[in-house]
Amino acid sequence: MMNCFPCFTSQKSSNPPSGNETNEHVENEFRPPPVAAVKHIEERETEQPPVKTFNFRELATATKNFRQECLLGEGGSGRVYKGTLQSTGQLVAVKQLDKHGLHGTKEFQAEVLSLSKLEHPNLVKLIGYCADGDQRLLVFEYVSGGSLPDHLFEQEPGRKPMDWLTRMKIAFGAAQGLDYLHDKVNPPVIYRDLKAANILLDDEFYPKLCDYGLNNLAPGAGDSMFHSSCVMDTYGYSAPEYTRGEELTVKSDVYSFGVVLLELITGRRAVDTTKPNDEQNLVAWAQPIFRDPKRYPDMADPLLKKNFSERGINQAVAITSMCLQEEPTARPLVSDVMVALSFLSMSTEDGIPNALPVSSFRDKSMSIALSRHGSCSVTPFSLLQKEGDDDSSSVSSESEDDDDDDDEKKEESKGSKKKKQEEDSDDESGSDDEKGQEEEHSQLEKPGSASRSSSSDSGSERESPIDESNANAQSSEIKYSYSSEEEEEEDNERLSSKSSCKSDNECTSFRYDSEPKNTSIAHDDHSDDDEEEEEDEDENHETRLEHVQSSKSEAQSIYSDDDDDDDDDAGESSLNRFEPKEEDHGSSDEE
Ligand SMILES: Nc1ncnc2c1ncn2[C@@H]1O[C@H](COP(=O)(O)OP(=O)(O)OP(=O)(O)O)[C@@H](O)[C@H]1O
Repeated sequence: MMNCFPCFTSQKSSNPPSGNETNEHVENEFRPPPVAAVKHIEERETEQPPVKTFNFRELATATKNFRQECLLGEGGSGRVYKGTLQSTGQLVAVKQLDKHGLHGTKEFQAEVLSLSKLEHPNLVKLIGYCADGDQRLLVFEYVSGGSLPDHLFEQEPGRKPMDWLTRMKIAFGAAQGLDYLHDKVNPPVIYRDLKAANILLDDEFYPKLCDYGLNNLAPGAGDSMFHSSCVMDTYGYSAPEYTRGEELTVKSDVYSFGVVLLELITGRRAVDTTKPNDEQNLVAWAQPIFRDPKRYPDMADPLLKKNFSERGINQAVAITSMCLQEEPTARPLVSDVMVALSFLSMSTEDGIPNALPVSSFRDKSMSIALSRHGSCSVTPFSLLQKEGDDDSSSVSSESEDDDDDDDEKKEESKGSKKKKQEEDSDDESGSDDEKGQEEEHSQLEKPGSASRSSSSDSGSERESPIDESNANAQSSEIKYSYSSEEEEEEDNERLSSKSSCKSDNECTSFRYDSEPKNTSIAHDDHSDDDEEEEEDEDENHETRLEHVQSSKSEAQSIYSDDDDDDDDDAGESSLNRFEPKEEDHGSSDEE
């Protein structure tokens, strides 16, 4: 049975509306008076998820009567079977929830309703459910490639170890899924159970998060046993505040994400009891190394055989260490992590990730930290200092040039950079160092150019992309930008001055002192051009979001200026069961 209700008619619903159900007037006739609280309760009682309802027999047939050979595995909330829907031939994963702590049909449907509203390419899609007698089953799309640990930790003979770029792409995709839950859904959804095993991969290693939002469906949810078993399940991934018994926030997910990122970088499990005592807990093992950037490249999975750029690993480890900060408020927003990873996951001709534009991040601390860590490989601070001394004026004056001038300069700079790289390749011993220095230089230059590009109408006039993925980098630079030129210059100054900071100050500057900011702050700084662009962007919003949500996307606009739209859209089909704060209920209750 497929039902559509007004709150599911946003782009998030995959089901086509049927008949007059989409007619608001008709719909309203059946609605109780708009008294928020009453309406909320009554809607919960009457609404049914806009996903398919299966009867038990259908799912028994699909899974060959839940035969052992179809069993994919068993987790904390029940067994998962591979099945084929007879009606369509679609492959599915059928999750048979444990009967222990069984939910009533209404309660179960309410949870499914919440789940069904979440839709993103990096989330395993809920297809339907079954509430038949005492059976409670969820039907998900089948993800064919297994889970991340299968590929990262299980070395099958003849299978190549996962390469660096693939690892970064997986991290980027997972970050996109998490960003959707945190930032595109209102109120935010806290994952609570992010771990490598919950990242499923398709045959092309495209990642999809599973088990999101299942907390209220897990057996015994709400009782004390549930809490303790949850610690067991996510041992190694749980944020320190969880073990301290404090409330979980989106930043707790960021911590868990940091652990996954660390696993991807090191090829080590979050907890590995086969290792010596002091290496069994991955985070504890990594903490001393985080404080010594020179050792970052040593953290890499030996199976990678050093096939990664030094800048890439330095920045990846820097991001990871930020995610794993003890204090939740010191951790970055997943949206900033996602932007950083978008750059690390792009293939470039020389294998060195593109410079990260300062304006890409909501919180500039991320770009400052990354530019610092990106330069760790050779002569980090002295180089930045030198450039700050020699070129800072040219950097800031360059930011005042018009677009054409800038493009010409970039072309020239690109040409000379390429030429230099060719020269460098003759001298292998110095090549890495010098490349690093060149990149460092561009890192200071690019933020300004990103800002300029944001006010130009097209990214196509910019330097020729090196390859398709690199073209994405160009467009992402343009679309991420939302800060004013003054802000950019300020950032450049900050970058130069940070380079000479003493370590204590640096630590302070890397902390994220604020909770997610309202991006309307950014709107204040918009030029008229930006506003025009904003209108254009609004029109293309839906299309663009689709691009953003896929690591295979053509363009990567994450920080669009139309966040409000996002919120509105997401609000329409938002998940209400996982909001961290009581006051967040308000808006969704009114819907
Ligand atoms: N949509 C899916 N497609 C393919 N395999 C899946 C799907 N969902 C789950 N699986 C697989 O089924 C098995 C059990 O999954 P499940 O999520 O229940 O357990 P878990 O993640 O290991 O533990 P927990 O639920 O306690 O976090 C895992 O091997 C998982 O990879």
